[in-house]
This record gives sequence, C-alpha cells and structure tokens, in this order.
Amino acid sequence: MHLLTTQQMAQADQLTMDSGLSGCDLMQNAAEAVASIIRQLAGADQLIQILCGPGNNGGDGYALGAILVREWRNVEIFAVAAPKDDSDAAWARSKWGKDVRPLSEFRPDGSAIIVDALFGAGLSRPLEGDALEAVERANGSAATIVAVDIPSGIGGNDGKIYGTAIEASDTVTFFRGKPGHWLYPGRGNTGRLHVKQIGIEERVLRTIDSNCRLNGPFLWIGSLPSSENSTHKYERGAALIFSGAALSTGASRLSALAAARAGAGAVTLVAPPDAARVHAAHLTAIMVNEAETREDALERACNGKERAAVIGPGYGVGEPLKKLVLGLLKASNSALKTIVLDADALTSFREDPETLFDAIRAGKKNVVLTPHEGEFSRLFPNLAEGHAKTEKAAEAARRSGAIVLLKGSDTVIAEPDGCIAINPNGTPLLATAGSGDVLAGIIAGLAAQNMPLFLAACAAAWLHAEAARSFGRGLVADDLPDQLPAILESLFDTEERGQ
Ligand SMILES: NC(=O)C1=CN([C@@H]2O[C@H](COP(=O)(O)OP(=O)(O)OC[C@H]3O[C@@H](n4cnc5c(N)ncnc54)[C@H](OP(=O)(O)O)[C@@H]3O)[C@@H](O)[C@H]2O)[C@@H](O)CC1
Ligand SMILES: [K+]
Repeated sequence: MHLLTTQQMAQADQLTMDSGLSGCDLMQNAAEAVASIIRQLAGADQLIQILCGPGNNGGDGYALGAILVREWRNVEIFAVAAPKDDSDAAWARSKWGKDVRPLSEFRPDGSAIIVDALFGAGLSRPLEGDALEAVERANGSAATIVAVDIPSGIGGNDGKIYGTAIEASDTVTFFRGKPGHWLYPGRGNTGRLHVKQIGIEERVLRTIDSNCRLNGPFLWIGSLPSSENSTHKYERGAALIFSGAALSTGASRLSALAAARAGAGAVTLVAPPDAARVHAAHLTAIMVNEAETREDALERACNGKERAAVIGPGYGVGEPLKKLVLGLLKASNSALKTIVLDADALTSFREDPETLFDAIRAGKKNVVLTPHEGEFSRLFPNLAEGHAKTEKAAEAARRSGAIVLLKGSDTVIAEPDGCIAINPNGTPLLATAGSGDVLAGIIAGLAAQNMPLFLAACAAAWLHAEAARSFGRGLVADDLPDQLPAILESLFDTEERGQ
C-alpha cells in the first residue's frame, strides 16, 4: 500500500477536485468516515467533545459535529480560531450552526469521546498556547481520543512530535496513510489506524510520484521463492556466512540457521580453524569450511557456488574485516552476487565510510547494509539528526549505492533509486541480542534463492518481526529461525487460496 506525504495528499485532493468533486464534498465524506468510527466507539448518550483548528482539519470536525447532532448525540465544539471566510471549513462551521466555545474553556470530561480536529496535514509549527494546553488536558484525561487524519502535533511526513501531540486510541485518515502514521513516535500516538475512502479515485496515484510503501506480504509475496521446482540443494540457492573467532561464533551461527530456515538449500559457514571446530560441535545441517587466513576465506567465497553472503556478525571490528569486505566487493567472475553487510562490517568503516561506498559503487555486487541507528550514525554522521527516518535511509542508499535497511521498531528499507518501505509489524520482542544476526541471515537466505534484493530485504524485515510475534514472551534470538517455516507455509497457503 502506498503511503502519501502531506504534499502528495494535497495533490490527490486537488486532482479529485479538478475532476468534479468539490472540497466540501470531500470534507463531508471525511466527516462521514469519522462518524462511522465514532458510532462504533460511543454509547448513544456519551458526550462527544470536538476540538477544531482553523483549517480543513477543523472543517472536518465541524462537519462531523453536524452529522452527530442530527443523530441526537450530545456534542460540544471548542475552537482555537475561526476558519477563514469562504473556506470549506467556514462552510462546515455554518452547517454546524451551534455554539462554538473558545479552546481555552475546554475541560475534558473523562467519560467523553474527544475528537481531535485541531491540525492535520497542514501542521506547520510546534503547538503552543491554547492548543498545547488543550492537547495536554485531553491526554491527561481518561477520555477516549479519536484523531481526524493524524494526531495533532505529529508531523505527517516524519512522525515527529512538534511541541506536544495528541495520544489517540484511534485515528481516521483518508485515502491512504502517511509516513507519520507508521514512523515512531507518531505511530505510538496514532493508535488504531482506520484508512477510509472518501471519493478520491485510485487513478490519481498514477500522477502522484509516490515512492513510499507500507511493507507487507502484498508487496513481495509474488516474488517469495518457493522450493517446489528445485530438486538440488544448490539449485535452491546457497548462502555463505563468514564466522568470527572461536569465542564469538554464535552470531554467525544465528545468521546461518536463519538463511537455511528462510529456504536456502545449502548454507556454509567459513571460519578460522578453531572457530570451525566450535561450529562443528553445534551444527548438523549447516556445512563448515575452515579458512586459515583472510585470503583463504576470500578465495573460498570467490570460488564457491553461493549466490549470497553475510559478513559482519561476530567477526570483530578492524582492518582485517575491512580488507575482506573490500576484497569481496571487488571480486568479479564469482557466483556471489549479493553481500549483506551487518554489524562489525559496518562499524569497521566508521573512519572512512567513503572507501566502502566507492567500492560498492565500483563493484558489481548487490549490497544490503543493515545498520541500527548507532551504526547508521557512524556511517552517515551528517544524516543522523533532524531528517525523517525515511529520508535518512533513502539518502544513505543513494550515497552508498546499497540497499539500506535501517533497523528499529519502525524499520525502513530504501533503495538507491529512492523506493522506500516502512515495516509495520516491528515489536519490542526483537530488542534482544542476536536478533540482527538472524535478520541478516534471512535476507541472504532469500537472496540466495534469487529473490530480487529490495523485496528480499522487505520480506526479511517482515518475516523477522512476525517470527518474534509468533514466539512471544521469553524470546531469544535462537528461537527466531525455527518460527520461519510455519510463517512461510501460511503465506503460501494464503496465496494459493487467493486471499
Ligand atoms: N487531503 C484530503 O484528501 C482531504 C483533507 N481533508 C482535511 O484537511 C486537512 C488539511 O487541511 P489544511 O491544509 O487546511 O491544514 P490543517 O491541518 O487544517 O491546518 C492548517 C491550519 O492550521 C494552522 N496551523 C498549522 N500548525 C499550527 C500550529 N502549530 N499552531 C497554530 N496554528 C497552526 C495553519 O496556519 P498557517 O500555517 O497557515 O499559519 C492553518 O491555518 C487534512 O488533515 C484533513 O483533515 C478533508 O477535509 C478532505 C479531504
Ligand atoms: K488532527
């Protein structure tokens, strides 16, 4: 599903109005959509307190009030300022036609439903004065809060809080969601998101240049590898995982198991001899190859049948890892097409990230970088602050020439050409040691089966979170790979049933 910025939503609005529907029609439809949610949440006698701003978000609030009083509901409206004369919002206020009290007089009734129609797509600065106080009062009350379009104070494009922001239990938005509904902290303030259709036609998306999508199976299920037609393990796809030293083998082992559970037919760990023995004691289905030196490991990678490799987890930050990564990126004429750079492989380039980016751009490999925020700020120090997470990831992908999967509870995946996906099913359960190693392994496992790399990264982020959810409390990273087969199976089942 596309996500639209506030500017793109305004464009959708305008394109719709150009083809005949008026702004007042859209506002009326928007208000009807919010009313349908209020009817589900409110008892017949429950007080509805609507807070209206000066723009069209406020207009939606007045139009909603007019609908609800016709149903004999008990409605109060408080406004921060009157709408401009002759605006759609002024039309809606005239439809309401009853008393409007100043926002400074708003006192929440703990048993009421508060409708937040203060600011939506037009939020242009931090909340202050009466609006700020009203939002704080509403949040401090026991009332249920329903936000119109987006909780007031949340930036529609970046999900950031401007001054303060409404904490809604439900948010009703129109046509498509916005990045700010899905990026934290906005996602936390949004509550349940209801996306309602108000007469904007799908075809406007052909004109609007939207590059941001919500991640989910609908995006990549058609490309998800199925092992049905492969009879040989190498035909199914092989992955190579680079191991660190004997005392830090766990991370690479997690990546290897995840790659195998994601469907790679053959997974090999390449490890220094003492580490190889540790792996051998733990593993059965995963192959282990010894490599005496870094050069041996590189040679093994270049002469193998593996299409995808993971390097970084548990390897150890430093010059040897840098050289190995640069060697892999440079190697031509090998089956290895995809390299997932994670953890130590990212941190090793913190002093000179440009060396890494130059090598990625110069080489012929498809590369995914999987930083968490800390690793990201080491590689892209001037992008770390201020920007929206989507913009940070997109700019990092453009600069590095790699797909960037910026981890977090709202993981963002970006391609160098500007396509972005926001992952919606992240969970705090994933904040556990080794979880990132598993994610890197899933990406490699899917890429080894020839899944297009951006889609593989999107699918991996979603499957990884789904695996955590399906295990639940008490999860440790070791549990994640084992959850994957059942999740993959149910995805294929669903697709076969055409759902
Ligand atoms: N797109 C669609 O499909 C449809 C959209 N619809 C609705 O329209 C909404 C967008 O309407 P909108 O453009 O009028 O913006 P809105 O959010 O009402 O705010 C603008 C006003 O607030 C003011 N203001 C801003 N920040 C402020 C602050 N911190 N503190 C104080 N003031 C502040 C700002 O002042 P200014 O920046 O101009 O000085 C301006 O006066 C959208 O969210 C949806 O609900 C539906 O009706 C129909 C279909
Ligand atoms: K709002």
